[in-house]
Formats: sequence, C-alpha cells, structure tokens
Amino acid sequence: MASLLTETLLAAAEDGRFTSAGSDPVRVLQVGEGNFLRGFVDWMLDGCRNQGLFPGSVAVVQPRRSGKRKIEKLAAQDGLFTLVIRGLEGGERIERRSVVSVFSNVLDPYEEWASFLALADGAELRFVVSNTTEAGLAYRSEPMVPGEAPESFPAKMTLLLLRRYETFAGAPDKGLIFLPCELLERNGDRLREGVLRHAEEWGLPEAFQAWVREHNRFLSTLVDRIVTGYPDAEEAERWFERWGYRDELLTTGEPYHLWAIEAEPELDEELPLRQAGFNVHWTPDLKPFQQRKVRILNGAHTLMTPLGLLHGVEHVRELMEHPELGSFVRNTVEAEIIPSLPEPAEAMKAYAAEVYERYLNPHLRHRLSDIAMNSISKAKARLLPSMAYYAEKGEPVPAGLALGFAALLRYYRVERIGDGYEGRSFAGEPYRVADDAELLGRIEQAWSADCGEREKVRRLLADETVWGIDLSAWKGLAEAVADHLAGWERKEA
Ligand SMILES: NC(=O)c1ccc[n+]([C@@H]2O[C@H](COP(=O)([O-])OP(=O)(O)OC[C@H]3O[C@@H](n4cnc5c(N)ncnc54)[C@H](O)[C@@H]3O)[C@@H](O)[C@H]2O)c1
Ligand SMILES: O=P(O)(O)OC[C@@H](O)[C@@H](O)[C@H](O)[C@H](O)CO
Repeated sequence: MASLLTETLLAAAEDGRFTSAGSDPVRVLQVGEGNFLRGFVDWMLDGCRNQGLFPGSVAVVQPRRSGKRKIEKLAAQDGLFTLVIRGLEGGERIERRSVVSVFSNVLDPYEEWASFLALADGAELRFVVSNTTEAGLAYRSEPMVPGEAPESFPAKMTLLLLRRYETFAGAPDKGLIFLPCELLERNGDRLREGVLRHAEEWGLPEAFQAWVREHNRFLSTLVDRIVTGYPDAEEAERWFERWGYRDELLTTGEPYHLWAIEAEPELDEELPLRQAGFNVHWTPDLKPFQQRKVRILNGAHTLMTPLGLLHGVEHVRELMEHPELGSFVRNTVEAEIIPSLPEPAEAMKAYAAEVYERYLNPHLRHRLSDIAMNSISKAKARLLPSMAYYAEKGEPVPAGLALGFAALLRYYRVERIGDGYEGRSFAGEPYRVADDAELLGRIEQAWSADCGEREKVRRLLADETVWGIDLSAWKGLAEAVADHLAGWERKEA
C-alpha cells in the first residue's frame, strides 16, 4: 500500500515514466544513504531502469549508526526522493527534476542485522556500491559478535560475504562485484584488503578466504559529479509549492558526471551504464582519471576553502568570481598544480577550464563550509602530492600552494568551545571546524604550546600523526607559512 507521500510524489512526477522498483529483485546493495550516491549512482540506475535495461532494484543501508535519521526518512517516503539537475548542458541551461525510484529495501543494519545478512541470500544480488567517505573505507580491528552488526564498512562486508559463501556453498558464480565510490586511490584494493584482514583476524575458514579472493571482484573506481545536496531553504520552499509536495531528501547537482571503473568494457552487459548513455568509462588504468580529478578539481576546492572561509566567502562560485581569490586559484592550478602532474599540460589546462566552468555554474550553490569538512585528510590526498612534487626535487614549495597551506593552518587555529572546536575568520567571526575530535585536540594543543610562533609552525609541520609525513623539512614551507600567519595577524591587530 503506497503512502500518501508516495502517491503525491508519483502523481507529481513530471515525466510520468514511473515503474516502481519495489517488486524487482535486489541486484545492488548500496552502503551509503548520502546525497552523492543518490544524485549519482541511483540516478544512473534509475535511468537504466527507465530505458528497460536494468530490471533490478537497490537495497540501501546506512554505513554508521548516526545515519539512522536519513534512512528513516527514506523509508517513510517508500524509498523515493527528488533530484534536481541544473546547469549548462551542451551550452543550454537546463533544470531537470526527477523522482528517483530504485530502492526496494531501506534498512538500518544496526537494528535489522538479520535482514541485512539475509540480503546475501538473494540469488540475483550482484553489485555492492558504497560511499562511506575516506574515513569509512578504512580497516579498524574489531571483534566479531554473533548476531550484531560490526561498526565498520569492511567488517560488515566480510560478514555479508561469509553468509553468501555459506548459503551458496562457495559457488564461483555467486561472488559479488564491489564498486566503491570513496575518493581514495585504489579504493577497490583497499576494500578487498580490509575484508581479507577481517577474515583472517576472525579466523574465518581458509576456503572462504580463497572464495573471496578468487570469485569476488573489488573494482577501483573514480566518481565525478558535484552534488550539492538540499538547496537553500527559500529555494526548497518555492519548489515544494510549485510541485505540490515536500521532500526532505531532495538533492541537487550539476549535469556533468563521469564514472571511471577499472574493468573490462564487457561488464557493461551486466551493468548497462554506458549502453544507457551515461558518461561511464570502463578502463584498464584508472590512474590518469584519478590523478587529474583529485589533484585539479578536488585539490582546487581544498586550496580555496580555508582562504575563502577566512575571508567570509560562502560559496565556490562567489570565490571564483572574487577578483583576487578567483585568480589566485586559477594561477595556482595552472602554474603549480598542473606542472606537478605527469600528463601533457595542454590536456590538463583544458580539463581545468572545464572545471572552472563547473565551479561557475550559476545554478549551484556549493557551500565552502561543506567542502571544509575533514580538510586535513582531504589536503593529505588532494594538495600535499602537488607540493611533494617540488619538495622531493629539493625545490621550494611554490608560492600559491604555500599560501593555500598557510590558510589551512590558520583555519585550524582552533579552540575548544562546548562540545566542538571553533576558529575565527579574519573579521573575527567564529566558525565551527568539522574534523576528527582527537586531531583537533592535538592541533589546539600545538597552537597553545609555550614557544614562539615560528617554532609552533615548525612543530605542527613535523607532526606525522597529523600529516602522515614530516613536512618541516620541505624547502621554504615552514618559513612561508610563518610569514603568512604573521602578516595576517598584523592586519587583524
Ligand atoms: N557531494 C559531491 O559532490 C561528491 C562528489 C564526489 C564524491 N563525493 C564523496 O562523497 C563523500 C560525501 O558524501 P555526500 O556528498 O553524499 O555527503 P553526505 O553527508 O550526504 O553523506 C555522507 C555519507 O558518508 C557516510 N559517512 C560519513 N562519515 C563516515 C564514517 N566515518 N564512516 C562511515 N560512513 C561515513 C554517511 O553516513 C553518509 O552515508 C565525500 O567523502 C566524497 O569523497 C562527494
Ligand atoms: O565531497 P568531499 O567533501 O569529499 O569533497 C568536496 C568536493 O571537492 C567534492 O565533493 C567535489 O565536488 C566532487 O568530488 C566532484 O566530483
């Protein structure tokens, strides 16, 4: 029996091409209820279904206990949600709304562990997609407690695979294909390693471990689309009035999309994304896709965010239109990041130009405060490799990268206030910093050390628990950072 909300959603859908996924077999398990997967993978699967190419449905679960609220909302909307794609497509302005209808099963694995495991018994289950952020795709030792969901994503996948192995007596054709979307290099390999480590840690049978290795595939993938989530409240209200229904799971994104998957093109027979017309690349080598996207698109986001927020700039477009900050970003990308990449500079410049156009999409309001979440771990993957290119040659870290990095440290000049950490913008406005509490505590301590400012910077750069490596020896970096910090302090005084 469809809920009133479902009926309203269905009736209000513009294209009227609804086929409910509810009765189709679960072919995809999705770990992650966030905006990105819904505005990217589910949008593609919905497109495949609407073209009659994919007669399957998706079971979705949240990857951590705190994701419960969204899962409950999704269940209350019968797994339906609205997606608005807007921006330039082939030079034309578009704003396209669809109601995505691919979920047949919406589960909280912590409260419904038995139902979660039972998904492994589905003969039609074939793919697992995930987005658990960089933090979620990490192995963390934990006990196996019968009847209870383990905390981490790789641990849950280990037990799901064990159940499948037992149900189908290790049948080679019942292995699964994992398509992790986390923005980490070799994400497939990392997931596989995590699963096998848990299997070993828990003493699971060697024959099971061999089945995991030989009959399951952990493909590395690279995703690209700017998905901006729920719009500003005013805009959402205008839309709801126009559509005649409300949707708390509404999400927005740009038309551009790219999914590169390291696998043979024949896999498109089973997962017909390319056949359905999506910009999906089955490729033997993911590295070029990965490198240019993470270092240019994500790297520029990470570069611009602390500086923008310290200057009181709120959105990516506003920053790119700012007379000084916008050209700072372009110059740093072109003169410093692109030369650090192995691919031909002309091709990289063309890619960067495409990226600026996406940043300037007049319909997207991409909040710097959203991008700022976990900026230290993002900088490690997205910015430090460009800086390391120079440092490893014994050259000074170039001026733009050093300035961006100094702004990152200034942004993390935090103080514990209540249950979180706060910094202050150049204008003295307080802001919350969203990052790992232990890390923030460590950084706060470093800033309050009993020594001069230059020594504080040197110690912070040398802290391998923060950066993974010692940055204090990188030529010119500590000096440049300390000079910028002193300069900002003088201006603020
Ligand atoms: N939004 C985009 O434009 C975009 C584009 C490409 C990639 N991504 C990736 O998506 C992630 C952000 O996702 P979103 O935009 O859907 O945001 P979101 O806040 O809507 O969703 C975040 C998801 O990650 C899960 N998560 C967060 N921390 C976790 C942890 N420690 N362990 C396990 N799961 C955790 C949440 O439960 C939720 O499912 C980023 O890490 C990024 O790598 C986002
Ligand atoms: O999603 P995050 O928070 O990991 O990073 C912020 C942005 O850089 C990112 O979302 C990009 O917009 C996205 O990766 C584009 O594909």
